[in-house]
Amino acid sequence: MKILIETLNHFKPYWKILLLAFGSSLIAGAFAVIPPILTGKVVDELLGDANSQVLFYLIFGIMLAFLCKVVFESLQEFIQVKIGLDVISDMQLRAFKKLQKAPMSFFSTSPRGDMLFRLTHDVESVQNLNNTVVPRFIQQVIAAIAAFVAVFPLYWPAAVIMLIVFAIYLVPSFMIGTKVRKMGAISRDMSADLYNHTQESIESVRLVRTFQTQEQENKRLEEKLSIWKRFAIRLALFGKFNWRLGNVFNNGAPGVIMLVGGYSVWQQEISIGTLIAVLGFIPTMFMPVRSLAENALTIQQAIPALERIYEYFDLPSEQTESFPIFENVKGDIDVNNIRFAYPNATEEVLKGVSFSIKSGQHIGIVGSSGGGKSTLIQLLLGLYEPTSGSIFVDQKDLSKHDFQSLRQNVGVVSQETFLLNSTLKQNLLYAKPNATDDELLLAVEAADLGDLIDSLPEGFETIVGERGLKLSGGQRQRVALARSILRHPPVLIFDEATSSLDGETEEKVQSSLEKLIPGRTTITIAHRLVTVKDADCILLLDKGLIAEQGTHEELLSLKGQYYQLYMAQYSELDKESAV
Ligand SMILES: Nc1ncnc2c1ncn2[C@@H]1O[C@H](COP(=O)(O)OP(=O)(O)OP(=O)(O)O)[C@@H](O)[C@H]1O
Repeated sequence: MKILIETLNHFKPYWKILLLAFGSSLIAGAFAVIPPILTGKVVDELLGDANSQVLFYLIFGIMLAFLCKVVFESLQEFIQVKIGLDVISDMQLRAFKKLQKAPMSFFSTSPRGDMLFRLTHDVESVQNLNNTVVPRFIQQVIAAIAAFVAVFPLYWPAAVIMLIVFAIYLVPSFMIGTKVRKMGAISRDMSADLYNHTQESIESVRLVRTFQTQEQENKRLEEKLSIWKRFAIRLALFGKFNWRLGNVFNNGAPGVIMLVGGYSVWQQEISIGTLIAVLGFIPTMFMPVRSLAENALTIQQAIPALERIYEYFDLPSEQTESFPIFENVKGDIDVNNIRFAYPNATEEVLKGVSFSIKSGQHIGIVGSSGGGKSTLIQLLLGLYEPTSGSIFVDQKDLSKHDFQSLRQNVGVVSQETFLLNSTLKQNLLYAKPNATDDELLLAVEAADLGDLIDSLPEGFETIVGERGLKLSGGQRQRVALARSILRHPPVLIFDEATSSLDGETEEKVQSSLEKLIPGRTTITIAHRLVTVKDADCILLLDKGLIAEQGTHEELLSLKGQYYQLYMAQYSELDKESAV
């Protein structure tokens, strides 16, 4: 019921045009009543005087009524399908927008396949229901009501028999329907899981081939398919049972009416024509029930699909209130005693981290793997909120300002680079669609991409395959660098940005980056300590705490963890040249 009310609410803005559709349906219903009545009259005429002119008018009337019925039905169907598709597209867009605003914690806990399934297959199921079942069902309900209204004055016992038949049919049908709906929801989740599994296997094709786990993947899919199949068969059986039950009543009802009506004809209470007219109304009266049973599968799929789409309307947003935006960001950052644990995790990743960066300073963050470096960056970008403590950017509390406006001022290059399945140029322009060719060239130079572009068959216009697969890891990372540089952000964050580059390329990119760093607040996360050697301050993050802090030289002289790391990374020769 809740889902029906919510769905009707979506149609509210279109009520005027829907009224027109409803009016057309009413007119079509009125025309649908005429043929059986006139058919009854034809029979009585044939059994009586058989006046050819009257017969001609009656038959012409039947044909005309049919034609008018079809015209008005088509008008109603067209309007309804059109409005339905408008509403469904609105829903799809709304769900998508909600997803765009959802907090990162949602993405780290929801399977990607499930999200895609909701926004594509679930939407498609609802479209099927809209295009094929709903408009006709509305016509059928109106025609059935009109048929009842017509049958009552003709021969009321037939109408009463039909109402009794409905009452008897609806009880088991409702019970089966409820069960089928619940099963339909489970089946939908199973389909989404299957989709998710298939998508994941295809996406990780390299992993699968490298580890030769095709058999394992096939087996997993086979197991999932076999569970789904068993369930789908049970669901189809239940659905079919409902349909068979409908058929029994559909075929049984005319028999009862014929029996009772035949007796009335024999008693000369009604004419044979009237009985034939009444029998002619029975399929129309039964049609909505029959249609529900026949389209059970489409309905079973669409209702849970609709519920799954609606669930996205209630997704929380990362920022619920509208806060003041960050303007003219300078890049002063103050982190005060922040603590943080990921949702559903018991252990804190950050356990009271404090530091300050002055505008234009370069800060390096180093430390062992899993120490919380990337997490800290996510918090600085407002992708997650600290459980306690605060972050100030330009003396403005991040939690009370618009995250998105801050992110527009930050250029981030991380370990994972995502490229669009488009041209190299489009990938660069993604960061700044209105960038000039000169700006593009500068960014390309800074990221040392020139040689790569010259070597590509179509240069800038080369398509860099889906997820940038046609480029090497290092090349992808340099494209991501160029993309970030293009925005001229006042704050730069490099999270292992040069990690997948070979020594020579890293050196080149590093020297380009060094030219970009002056004047911008820069945070560099690096495993290779040489990358942050020249930073104004280096933070050593260990198990969620800042264990050491200072310049490269200061940290070396401390002879603590940084020194140990450094010793482990470099040969004697390197050490001498680096100090
Ligand atoms: N989305 C997440 N959900 C739950 N736990 C997470 C999530 N992301 C990271 N973690 C956990 O948080 C801890 C810190 O991870 P983080 O990526 O911040 O470390 P890091 O210092 O950047 O490591 P590395 O140097 O290996 O990149 C790890 O124990 C990791 O398992």
